[in-house]
Amino acid sequence: MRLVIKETSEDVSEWAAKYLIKKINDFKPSADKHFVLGLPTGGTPLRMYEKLIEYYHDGEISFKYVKTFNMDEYVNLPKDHEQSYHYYMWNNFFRKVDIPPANVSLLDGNASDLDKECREYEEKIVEAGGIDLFIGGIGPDGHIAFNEPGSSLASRTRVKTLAQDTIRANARFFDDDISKVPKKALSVGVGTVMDAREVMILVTGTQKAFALYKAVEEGINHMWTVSAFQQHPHTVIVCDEDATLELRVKTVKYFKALPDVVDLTDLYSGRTPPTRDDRYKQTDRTQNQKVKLEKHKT
Ligand SMILES: N[C@@H]1[C@@H](O)[C@H](O)[C@@H](COP(=O)(O)O)O[C@@H]1O
Repeated sequence: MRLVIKETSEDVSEWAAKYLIKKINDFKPSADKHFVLGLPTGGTPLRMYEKLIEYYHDGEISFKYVKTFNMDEYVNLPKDHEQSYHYYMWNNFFRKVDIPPANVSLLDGNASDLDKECREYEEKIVEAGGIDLFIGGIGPDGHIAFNEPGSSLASRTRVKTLAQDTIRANARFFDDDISKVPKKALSVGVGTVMDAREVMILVTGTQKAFALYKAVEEGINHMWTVSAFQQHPHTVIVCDEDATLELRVKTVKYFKALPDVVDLTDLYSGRTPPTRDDRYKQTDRTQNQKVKLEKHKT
C-alpha cells in the first residue's frame, strides 16, 4: 500500500485526476482494447471529476475507449432523482466527456430482480476483462462502496442494508432528513474491488482521519472494510493533511519521504497548462470560426 499525502483536498483531486489520465494514456486504449475503470460517487471525488472534464476539454484525455463500472446505487430511488448515483454520474461527469453511453455501467437499484442484477453486474465486469483501476472513497466508518462494518472482505456485488452511521452521514444530501435516505443499496463487494488490477482510494478531511488510521496502521478488520486493501498488491491511498491527524508522526514522515509513486509533472509534456481564460478564448475562437464559415457559405 502507498499513502500519498497532499496538503489540501484540492491537491488530492488534482493528483488523482492526473494519475488517472496518465494511467489511461499509458494504456493506449483503442477500439479493441478498452481501459476499464471503477468509479465512486460522494462529495470527495466531485472535484476530481471537474478536473477530468477540464483536462478533457484541453485535449489531454479522451474517454472514447474507456468502460466504466460504478461502485453502488441506492435501491428504489428513481434514476432521475437528484440524489441517485445515476443522476450524479451523468450530470457531474459522463455527459460532459466523450464516453459512449454504451460503455457506462451502473447498478440498477430499481431492477425487478435485484439479486440477478448484482450477479449480471459481476459477469459484465468479467466480460469487460476485469477492472484496470478502481477508484473509491470511504465513509467515516471506513466503509468502501456500501460495504458497511461487518461486511465480508470476500463479498461480491449484492444488496446491502445501510448502517445507521451511513444513513446519518448521507442525510446531508436528503434535506438533512434521515427518513428520506434510502435504507438499502446495491454495492460491489470488497472482493469485487480487490479483483481490480489497481485501486486508488481518496480520503479527505478530519472526519475521515480515524478511518484512515484504521486502514493504514491497524490490522485487517471487517469492521473497517477499507483495511482489506492492505492485502492488495497495488493500492494507493491519496489523502490530505487533515485526514492524517490520527496517524503516527512516524507513519506520516515515512510516506512523505518516499519518492513519488509516479511522475505526474509531464502531463502537459513540458508545455504550460492553459489557464481557464485561455480555454474561454479557445471556445470563442472556435465559435468565431464557425460564424465566419457560415457567413462564407451564404
Ligand atoms: N456509498 C458511498 C461511498 O462510496 C462513499 O465513498 C461515501 C463517502 O462519501 P463522501 O465522499 O461524500 O464523504 O459515501 C457513500 O456511503
